[in-house]
Amino acid sequence: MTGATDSPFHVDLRGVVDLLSHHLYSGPRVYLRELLQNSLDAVTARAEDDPHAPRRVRIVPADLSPDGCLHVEDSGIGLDGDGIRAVLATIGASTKRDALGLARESFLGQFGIGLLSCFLVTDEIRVTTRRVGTDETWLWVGRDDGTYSVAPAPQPRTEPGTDVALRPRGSAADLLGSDVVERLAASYASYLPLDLVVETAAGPVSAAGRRFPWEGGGRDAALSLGESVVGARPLDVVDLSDPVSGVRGQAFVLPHPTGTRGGHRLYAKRMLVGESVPDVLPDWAFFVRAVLDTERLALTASREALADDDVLAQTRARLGDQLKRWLLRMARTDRARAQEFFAVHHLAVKAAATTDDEMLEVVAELLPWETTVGQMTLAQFTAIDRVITYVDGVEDFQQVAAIARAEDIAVLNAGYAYDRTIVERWVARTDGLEAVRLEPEHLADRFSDPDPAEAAAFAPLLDVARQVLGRSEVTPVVRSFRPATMHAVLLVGRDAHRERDRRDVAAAVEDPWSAALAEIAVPDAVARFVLNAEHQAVRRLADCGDAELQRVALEALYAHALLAGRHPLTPFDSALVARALPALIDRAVDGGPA
Ligand SMILES: Nc1ncnc2c1ncn2[C@@H]1O[C@H](COP(=O)(O)OP(=O)(O)OP(=O)(O)O)[C@@H](O)[C@H]1O
Repeated sequence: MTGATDSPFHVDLRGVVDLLSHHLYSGPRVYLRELLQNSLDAVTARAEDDPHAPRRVRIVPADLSPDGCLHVEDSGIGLDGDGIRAVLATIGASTKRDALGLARESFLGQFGIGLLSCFLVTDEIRVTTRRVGTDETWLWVGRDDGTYSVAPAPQPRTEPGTDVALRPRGSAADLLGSDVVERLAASYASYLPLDLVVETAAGPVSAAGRRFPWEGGGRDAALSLGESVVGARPLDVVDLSDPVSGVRGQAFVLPHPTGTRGGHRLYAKRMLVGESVPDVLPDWAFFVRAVLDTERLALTASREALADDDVLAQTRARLGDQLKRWLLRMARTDRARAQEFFAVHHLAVKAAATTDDEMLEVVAELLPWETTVGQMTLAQFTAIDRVITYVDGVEDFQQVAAIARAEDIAVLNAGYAYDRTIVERWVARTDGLEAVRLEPEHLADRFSDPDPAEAAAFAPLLDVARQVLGRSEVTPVVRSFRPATMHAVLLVGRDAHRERDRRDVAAAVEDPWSAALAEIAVPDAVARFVLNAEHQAVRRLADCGDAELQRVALEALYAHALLAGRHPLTPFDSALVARALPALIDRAVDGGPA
């Protein structure tokens, strides 16, 4: 090999400046945040040597300043001539890293590029600065073509500190004007430990120095912050803190349902990062919006998002634990509030439980389910019976509820969104549990058969029932079941429902479609009209020997069973329902039609 020499890359400065200033940030308004952050860091650096030094920052919007430039002026540590050349004239250089190149905790900045964001709103940045302990004032002028100049300032500063002046680029005049500047300062800087004033047409306005509600503000302060974030009074406030990442804050429980996973308002070292920052809480925590301040979580270079690292993942998990503990504690100690919470958020909580194991536990322990033995949680239900018998349709539950209650069969209504998945996941995670889906028509299998003598007595009635239901594909049977006050029940399973629909369609369409539909008949589709052998009137009907009375009564019982079970009506059913009641009335009034 011949000796090749290493050469540095050539850098197209205009391209780099353009990239860093125009493409790193989501929008031009960040210029003010970067300037405020530099002022805060400069004030902090000065305070390290002189704790009593002023912490003043003054913003003069462009439309209110005599020279037409926006000014951000601070009483910070300032720069001397060497400092200017070392940091302002070198892209990526920063005084805020230690000897090892690591970001120093007391400062917000670290990358050495923030000032370039000013090129989003101006063509030229003018920095007039005087270092503490020196009496020289320097003027540095940086331009967006990647050139700069540095010289003694024509107007020396009387005090140490720095003034940054931006002349608005035509299209950015509004962004440097008083309306926007006042608003931006309030949103970025409200909680900064600064003596910050913004000049307005009505005089100077103080824009920083506020305390977060969790710094001794009490519940009312928290609720009103929550209200401003959520847009309505939150259901509750949950304190969050994670000493490892220096996160403190509060989560506000939304008073309305939400299907979206919104982000959270995040501050870093009290400076606003964003109004809707994702990933700081687990995905399932969509029922809260949080306001958080972090000391140590790493931000991306744009400072608008969190760096996606292990520290963030661990912090998210620990904050998630705190939310879950709140949920559990509330459910155990404050039933009324828990009910209010689940009334609003049950769907979202269930959705989360279909993928998140911990939310699954929360749901199993806290969410009340409808069962035939009363309202209870999944955990309570499985404490009664290790086999979860459930129906997975709300209509199915209506069909079986009265009978299951009377027969003392514990059946869970898993007919709403996500229920079945939750039951299956809960069973899969818990040793010794089993889940059995109850098809309503199989409920008849659990009823007892009448004894042979009784069966014989019911045979003629069953013959009439078969004639009545002839074209409906519903099979009449006689069983003994409770409640004994129930004459009859129609039990239709899912397959049978489909089969009934199919037959309807087949009856309505021309061949060869009806032949094709007949081909796909569901083999085990069963719908059973179960007459209750325990019921006195049914017994008397079986014994009466009057086939016409039996027909009229059976049609009425079938119509009643259809309506009581809220079954969808086929054309056959509708016709039967339409004639059953008048026929019964005729029969009652004059013993039968004329
Ligand atoms: N108001 C100021 N007072 C004193 N020094 C300043 C001021 N503004 C900027 N500087 C100096 O200029 C350097 C570069 O500033 P710049 O905003 O570009 O980057 P940074 O703040 O160091 O890091 P980041 O890119 O993370 O913001 C700073 O490290 C600091 O030394």
